[in-house]
Amino acid sequence: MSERKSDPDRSEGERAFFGRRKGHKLRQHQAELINHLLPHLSLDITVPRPANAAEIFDPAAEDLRLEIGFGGGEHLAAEAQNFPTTGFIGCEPYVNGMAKILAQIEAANIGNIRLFAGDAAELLAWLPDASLSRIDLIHPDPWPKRRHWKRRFVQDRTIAAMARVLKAGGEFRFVCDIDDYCAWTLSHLARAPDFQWLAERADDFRKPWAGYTMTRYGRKAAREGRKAAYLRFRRR
Ligand SMILES: C[S@@+](CC[C@H](N)C(=O)[O-])C[C@H]1O[C@@H](n2cnc3c(N)ncnc32)[C@H](O)[C@@H]1O
Repeated sequence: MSERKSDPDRSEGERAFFGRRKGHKLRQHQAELINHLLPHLSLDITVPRPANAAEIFDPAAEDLRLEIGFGGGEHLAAEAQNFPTTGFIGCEPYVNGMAKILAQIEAANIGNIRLFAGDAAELLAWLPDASLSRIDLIHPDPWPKRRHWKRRFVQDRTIAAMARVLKAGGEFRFVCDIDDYCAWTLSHLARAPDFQWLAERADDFRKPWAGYTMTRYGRKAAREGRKAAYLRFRRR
C-alpha cells in the first residue's frame, strides 16, 4: 500500500490524491484484462469533454450514473445489469479493483460500463454540466485521524463539483459505517445550497434503499459490528 506524503504547503484547493493504486500482484488473466480490455472501456480525460456525455456510450445511454471508488465492483456490476439502458461510469484508482470489475464485465458481457482508473475529482472536473442522474460513494476511505480529514473525498469543493455535474433532481448517495464521517458528510451537505437531504425518518438512512447490493466493505463493517448509514441527497 503506497501513500503520498501529505504536503503542508498544499492548499485545500490543490487536493492531492491519497490512496493505494496497486496491491496484490495481478494474475495473468487479470493483467491481460488490464492491458487489452481496459483501454477499450477507459475514459480519456485528456481530450476535451464531450458536448453530450450520453454519447460516451454507443448507443447513447438514456441516463448516466457514476460510482466513485467501486472497490471490488460488486455494486457497480449489479447496477449496470439491473439498468441496462443506463450508462455507468466507474472510477477506481486501485488496479486490483479495476481487474475485478473487468473480470465481471467479461464474464457477464456487460456493455454499459466505462471506467476511469484515477482520482474521481479529476473525472468530475472533466464531465459536462448537468450530465449525471446519480453519483454513488460507497464506503469511502474514512481517514479517521483529524489531521487526515482533509483527505476525505467529501469536501466543499468536491460537493460543488458534484453539484455541477448532477442534473436537477439527480442524487448523490453516500454509504458509510464510520459515524464521524457520516456526521461530517451531513454537515458539509447541510451547508451546500444545491443539495437537500432526503431522509424523513430514521429508517430512511439506517436501512439500504431497495435493490442495494452489499459491498465487500459493507460486509466487513457488518462482521465487525458497525452499522452503516445510507444517505441520499437530491440536487435541487
Ligand atoms: C474503503 S474502499 C471501498 C470500496 C467499495 N466501494 C466497497 O464498498 O467495498 C474505498 C475505495 O475508494 C477508492 N478511492 C479512494 N480515493 C478515491 C478517489 N479520489 N477517486 C476514486 N476512488 C477513490 C479506493 O481506491 C478504494 O478502493
